[in-house]
Amino acid sequence: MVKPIIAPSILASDFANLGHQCKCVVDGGAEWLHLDVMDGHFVPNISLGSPVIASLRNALPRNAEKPVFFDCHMMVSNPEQWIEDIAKAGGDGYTFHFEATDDPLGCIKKVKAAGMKVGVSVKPGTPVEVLFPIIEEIDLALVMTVEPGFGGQKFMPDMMSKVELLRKKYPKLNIQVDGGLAKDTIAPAAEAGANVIVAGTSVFRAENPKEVIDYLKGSVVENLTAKGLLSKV
Ligand SMILES: O=C(CO)[C@@H](O)[C@H](O)COP(=O)(O)O
Repeated sequence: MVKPIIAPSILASDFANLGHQCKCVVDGGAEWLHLDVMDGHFVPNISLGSPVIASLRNALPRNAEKPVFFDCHMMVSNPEQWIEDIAKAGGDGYTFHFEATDDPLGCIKKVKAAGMKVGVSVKPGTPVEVLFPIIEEIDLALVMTVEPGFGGQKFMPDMMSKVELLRKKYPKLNIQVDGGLAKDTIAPAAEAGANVIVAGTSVFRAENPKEVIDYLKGSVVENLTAKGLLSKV
């Protein structure tokens, strides 16, 4: 049984109004915030790091009436390097790229030891089968539906075969999709079995973010229900 989760990607937010915009999407029904950390090395872009995450944690504390899960997507080389910093800054989940380390299992252990949930991501060119040997050790698998590095790219529907395969083999796994998710692309992702939807541009740039969040979540709920996988909690 899995939960439907919408995780707006802050890369598409107005960084000058980050705290306010994040509170709006949380009030609009987002359970997670997707925090894109980019180092200009693993991906050709630089975004933000632990100081921004720490400020955001102050604005959205864990003891709030509606606590929000900080889903840190580490688009960085040497992901082991930032585990402690991100945990101290208030990260709840730490998702690193399979392609970024020679020792995924070692990295997984360090993330868990730092008290965070652990996710592992695959870029579009990486077969999802690489995750099979480590799947029992992780809390989330992230299937990238664009090349990591930039928001506002086009959703890659051919990645859905990866999601279908994962969902078939691992019914209880949190399967996240990231890149180009919007009202007009959610159907194939939800049908394939994704339950954690990252959406940047479509949520933060919407006139009514709540309406988009509701739509995306409705599609996931419908498909998880049809598969008999919807968690009641
Ligand atoms: O990790 C990334 C890009 O590298 C994503 O989180 C995007 O930032 C999602 O943005 P949209 O495609 O939804 O605008």
